[in-house]
Amino acid sequence: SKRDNLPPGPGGNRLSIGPYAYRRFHEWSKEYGPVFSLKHGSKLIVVIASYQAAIDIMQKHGSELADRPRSVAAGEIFSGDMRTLLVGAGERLKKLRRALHSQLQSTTAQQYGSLQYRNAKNYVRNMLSDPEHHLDHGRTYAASVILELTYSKTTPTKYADKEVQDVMKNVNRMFAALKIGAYIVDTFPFLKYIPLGGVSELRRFHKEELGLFKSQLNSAREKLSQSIAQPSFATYLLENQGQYDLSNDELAYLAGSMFGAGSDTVGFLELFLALGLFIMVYIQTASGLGIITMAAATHPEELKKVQSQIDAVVGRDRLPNYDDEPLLSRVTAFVLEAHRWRPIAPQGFAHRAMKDVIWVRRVSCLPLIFMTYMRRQKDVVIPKGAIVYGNHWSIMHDPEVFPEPDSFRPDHWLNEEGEVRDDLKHFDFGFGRRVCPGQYVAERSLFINTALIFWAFNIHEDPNSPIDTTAFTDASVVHPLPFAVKIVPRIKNLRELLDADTD
Ligand code: HEM
Repeated sequence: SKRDNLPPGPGGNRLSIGPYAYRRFHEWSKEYGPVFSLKHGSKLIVVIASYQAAIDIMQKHGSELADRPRSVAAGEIFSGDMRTLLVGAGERLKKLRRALHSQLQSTTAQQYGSLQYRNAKNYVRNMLSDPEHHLDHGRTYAASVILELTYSKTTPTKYADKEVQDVMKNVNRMFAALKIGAYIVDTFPFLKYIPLGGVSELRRFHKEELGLFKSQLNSAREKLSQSIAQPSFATYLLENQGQYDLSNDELAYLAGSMFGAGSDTVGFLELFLALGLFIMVYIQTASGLGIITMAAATHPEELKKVQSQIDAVVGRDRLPNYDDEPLLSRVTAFVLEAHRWRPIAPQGFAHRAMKDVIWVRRVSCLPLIFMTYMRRQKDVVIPKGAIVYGNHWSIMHDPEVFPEPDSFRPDHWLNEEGEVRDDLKHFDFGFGRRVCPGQYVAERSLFINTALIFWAFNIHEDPNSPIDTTAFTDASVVHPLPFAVKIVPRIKNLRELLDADTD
């Protein structure tokens, strides 16, 4: 029976999981195994906490897990029920993902190469002139690229700019609202009709965010009407507005009705808010860059190995670029390992089971000469309606796949020929049908910034201010807490080379 076959778990009703849920989940996985469950109010949460279980369940049953659980705080109130990340399975999701895919798939992602490269060189310049604020420079990079890509903003962007600060403020609010137990209204949805405390705060956040998206879109619309708009995601959507069959009045109406939580508007407005998400998630790149700096400063011997490869392939008289990527396997391996060691979204995003999912656990128990005898253990049932988290932290720290998972070993990702392994999966971008559609753009950003920074600088820990490599914010997307590093140029005429490079 379903009840007999529920995944084991800590028992009781865990209304609060406490801070850093992914760490708690990891501890529980050691006690209850790679698939465990817990009661959270009236809901059942199932946590997937090993690499093999992630493949068996999150990947192979991707279509049954394509849904999201109801998210009252972050989804319905904060996002007006329109944000792709939180939209449930169905036609609307398909449409949104199609639109995003058209602009982000791997072949299209390549066309943003020169934009990313130009901004990555600015990242190096900023590191050179102001190494102290290295984390801010990662944010500046991420914000500049997304503003240019989405709205074709080409004026220089600084992290301190108001529009970047506004975006960041919303990003942090949204990801904080997504944390399990952050708002009581997620446990007691009827509270959403009582505009007090957390609910009124969420409504205010929504209003501010919508105002921000609208003003950004309006400026793209204005440029379009003056025929001075550079092509961007916003102009693409504006130009294809007819495709969604909405007049300006309808648009205005939709904008007005947006404020009613749970309104079922379909069409242009959804894409407009998808665009908002587009900005939000890009900021994850900033966290990714911060983690790479932390890993480099605390693992000098690994940094040196990457630099030797860069020196051999690129030399010191020119900058590395995307064409070097196939030969810079150690750069890719370093990036992969940094985000295995410290995942950007360590708890993963919640999925919802649309059907019962049965997991047949097999364990190898009798190695024979030519084969391993696999014993079938008791089946586990993840019941329809359960909230399912692939806990990225546990999956990426699975000792069966990543021996000594707490140590930092980029070699995990390289085969004997020194090439990047294609038989090993990295789950920082999520799972199955909900896998991050921005993955290709993000990977290209992480590659080019890492290659340039490691080519340009030595990065050291400051002995007077040791880095706590466990100090991170507590949200769905984590950021390293501020830490000091010494960033010292290793290329003699760095500034001249940067300025001379016209790519
Ligand atoms: C290092 C950077 C990034 C990381 C680590 C990351 C990670 C993720 C993760 C874990 C998910 C949820 C997957 C799941 O539910 O299993 C996600 C969803 C999403 N990401 Fe990313 N992402 C990054 C960058 C980007 C970029 C650059 C974009 C767009 C330009 C983007 C767009 C999206 C969208 C639209 C979703 C929602 C998809 C859905 O729910 O169906 N992401 N991302």
